[in-house]
Amino acid sequence: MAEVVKFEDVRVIRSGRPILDGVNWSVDETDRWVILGPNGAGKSTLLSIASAQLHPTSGQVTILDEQLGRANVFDIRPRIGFASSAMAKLIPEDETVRNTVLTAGYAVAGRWNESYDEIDNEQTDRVLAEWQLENLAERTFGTLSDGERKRTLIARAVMTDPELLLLDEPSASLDLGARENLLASLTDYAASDFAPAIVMVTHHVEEIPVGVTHALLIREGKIVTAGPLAESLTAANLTETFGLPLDLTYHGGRFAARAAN
Ligand SMILES: Nc1ncnc2c1ncn2[C@@H]1O[C@H](COP(=O)(O)OP(=O)(O)OP(=O)(O)O)[C@@H](O)[C@H]1O
Repeated sequence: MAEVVKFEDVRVIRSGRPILDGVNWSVDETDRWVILGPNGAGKSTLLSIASAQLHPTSGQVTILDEQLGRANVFDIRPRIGFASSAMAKLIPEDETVRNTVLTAGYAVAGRWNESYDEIDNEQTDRVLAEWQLENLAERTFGTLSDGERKRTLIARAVMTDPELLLLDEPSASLDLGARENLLASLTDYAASDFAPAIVMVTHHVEEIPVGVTHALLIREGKIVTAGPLAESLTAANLTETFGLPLDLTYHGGRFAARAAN
């Protein structure tokens, strides 16, 4: 198995305070990770580094065999798919769903005068079908519901066949039906032999799709636990991470958590 992400003693200091501290973490190419932690724990910062958008203050980070700080980040970034609410803000409201996905090949948001090959159009059709967006292909991004936007952003993120897929809260703010549909799509995608390594951030264990293999729990910039799901996602570790007694249940590959009585 090849390592696609490796953090060694990573530290990020902001306003004189460590927001990531002593982080050691590695992701293999067949892994599907979930990152869980309370607000402000450092989850988005972790993803910013893994997507080669941010350099740590100290420590060493290797992404897709390239060391941050030595390699050209513009060579690394196109190999990573990243779907986040920050990305959503960059998509013009009048961009169609089709063009939102298609333009991923040029890493631009907003179609202008780029020329695309037939192969790009075929790949777009394939990805739109895979993420059940065919019927929305000509709709503009600004008219989509939250769930449709999330789906479109994930389709855009996988359009370039990335070697690493990062998803920042893919099912946050979705209604129950939209959440369950999206989780089912993520489960299908993650089960494919062709899917890349996946890392997704979430606030809720209920939003962990079936098929996730590993969990990283983080609190105040420090890893509480990181490893195979069965060992790391326990009531005791969740309790430590969120700072209150929690019960955890597992049924049919899915988790639920609530305050312990
Ligand atoms: N530029 C900055 N200057 C000062 N503090 C910062 C800066 N950027 C991030 N932080 C702080 O770092 C901490 C971690 O932020 P981060 O966004 O990574 O957390 P998170 O776990 O993703 O939170 P959330 O779940 O609320 O999205 C927060 O306390 C945040 O306020």
